[in-house]
Amino acid sequence: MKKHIAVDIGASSGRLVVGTYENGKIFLKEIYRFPNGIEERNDNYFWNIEKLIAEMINGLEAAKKEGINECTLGIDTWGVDYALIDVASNRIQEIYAYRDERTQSAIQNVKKQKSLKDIYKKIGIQFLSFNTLFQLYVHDKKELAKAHKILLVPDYLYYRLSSKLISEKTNASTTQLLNLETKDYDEELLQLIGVKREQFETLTEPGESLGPIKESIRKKYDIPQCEFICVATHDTASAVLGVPGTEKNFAYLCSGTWSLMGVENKSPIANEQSYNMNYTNEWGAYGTYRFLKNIMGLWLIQEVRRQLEKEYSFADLVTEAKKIKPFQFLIDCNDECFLKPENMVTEVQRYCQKSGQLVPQTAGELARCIFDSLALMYRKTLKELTLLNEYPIHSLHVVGGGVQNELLCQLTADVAEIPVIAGPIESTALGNIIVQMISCGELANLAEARKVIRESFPIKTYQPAPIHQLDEIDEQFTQLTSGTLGG
Ligand SMILES: Nc1ncnc2c1ncn2[C@@H]1O[C@H](COP(=O)(O)OP(=O)(O)O)[C@@H](O)[C@H]1O
Ligand SMILES: C[C@H](O)[C@H](O)[C@@H](O)C(=O)COP(=O)(O)O
Ligand SMILES: [Mg+2]
Repeated sequence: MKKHIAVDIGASSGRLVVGTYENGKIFLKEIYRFPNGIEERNDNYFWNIEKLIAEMINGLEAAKKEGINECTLGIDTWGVDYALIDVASNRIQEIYAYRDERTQSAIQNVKKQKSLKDIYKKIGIQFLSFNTLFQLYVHDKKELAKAHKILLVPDYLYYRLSSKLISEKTNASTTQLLNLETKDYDEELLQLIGVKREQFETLTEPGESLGPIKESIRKKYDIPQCEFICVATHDTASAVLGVPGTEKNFAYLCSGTWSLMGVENKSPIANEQSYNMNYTNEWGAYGTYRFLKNIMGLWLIQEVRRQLEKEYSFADLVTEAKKIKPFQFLIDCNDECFLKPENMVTEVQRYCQKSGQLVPQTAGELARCIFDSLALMYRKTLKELTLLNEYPIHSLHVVGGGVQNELLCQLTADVAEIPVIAGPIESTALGNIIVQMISCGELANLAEARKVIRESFPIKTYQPAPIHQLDEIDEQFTQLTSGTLGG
């Protein structure tokens, strides 16, 4: 029976998960997990890429200890961030984290040179200050000119372990540089940022075989004989593949550090309305488009927990939040002030004060404020998705770590007035693994894979319950998110 390993590295944690397919079912086993997070050095934020590579090797050693002697291997991580390598394959800079403030004014500066609407029409990607387009726009030009290749993080990890140079499509689309017409990097935007096309590799399709792990690594560590397969290397693209959406018109919420809420379309939607509402068409695997929106997500509670010296587990914070009367404190979770504040507790408190609300003080009140606000943002986003897609959405699949937050799952069902189908938690690793299984011929296609997922993993459905005065609460949140409440 074939063994497939997914390396899934999100912004808060990484994990190695082994997947097998037998008797019509998929089995997953997490074999290694490690923390991830951004590191501050000289007022900038970076990823510790060498630590992540060391942790991947630790995970492969753990796999060997579990008796896995050979496997296929796929890597997925967060989007937008990149490594620069010179012609001798040396990495020539630390890898900036997308929460670094260096791109804060990049969009405003690009706007002076190029209409944002024109960019959106041809690229179809939401404007986020940290997209690769804007990171490269501000990147030191001398250093950029020294780069033989620009590799997004998962491409760089594949390169370091297999020597294969790739530019995997789903993650490449998060750069906001891929042209929807030409299906390649956009020459005009490359010129704008001072990058040559050959500095990016040829676009690579998920499912492609990339060959074995480097012999030098095989000799140095006691790890399985790994054959690399290019998966949907943007973790959200893999997460969407792992959504057991077998019904028509389903929406998904990939609930992790970020909340990514959207639908899976066969063609992009890049029009005036989707531009004004800032929706994105990230490329999916198998010719699909992930029409979605980034919502600040569980980053908010991660940072509150960190500020409270991790005195509370995530489960504790849910327990504390359950004790608090709902909807007393609300924030616009997508306000830029929450992207990387010094202190998330004081930032949330300041926001509530400024908008004339009660101010959350305790861990439970802060957690309640975040969960209520996320649920209301999910309601707002679902309404926008229905409008932009011009078809009704009948169910919302929630996948990722947020599946474990039962309060938020129920709140989402109640506030969005839609059944929430929660699970699997590790949908990203699962999506990574099903591409490997399809590539190896164990599964025929995505439709079959989703059917098997539905039959292999526990899925919990939360039915919506009525909320007293929901319309008034929604009105208050609408004013808040249009910046009118409290000035
Ligand atoms: N036991 C739990 N109860 C409630 N929420 C949880 C629990 N475990 C994890 N979470 C939530 O899941 C989030 C992590 O989700 P995950 O998908 O692993 O993130 P990422 O892939 O971005 O690192 C945490 O920030 C937390 O909010
Ligand atoms: C910065 C991007 O929007 C981000 O990569 C997002 O798409 C993503 O990948 C989130 O993954 P997490 O697992 O870190 O929430
Ligand atoms: Mg994740």
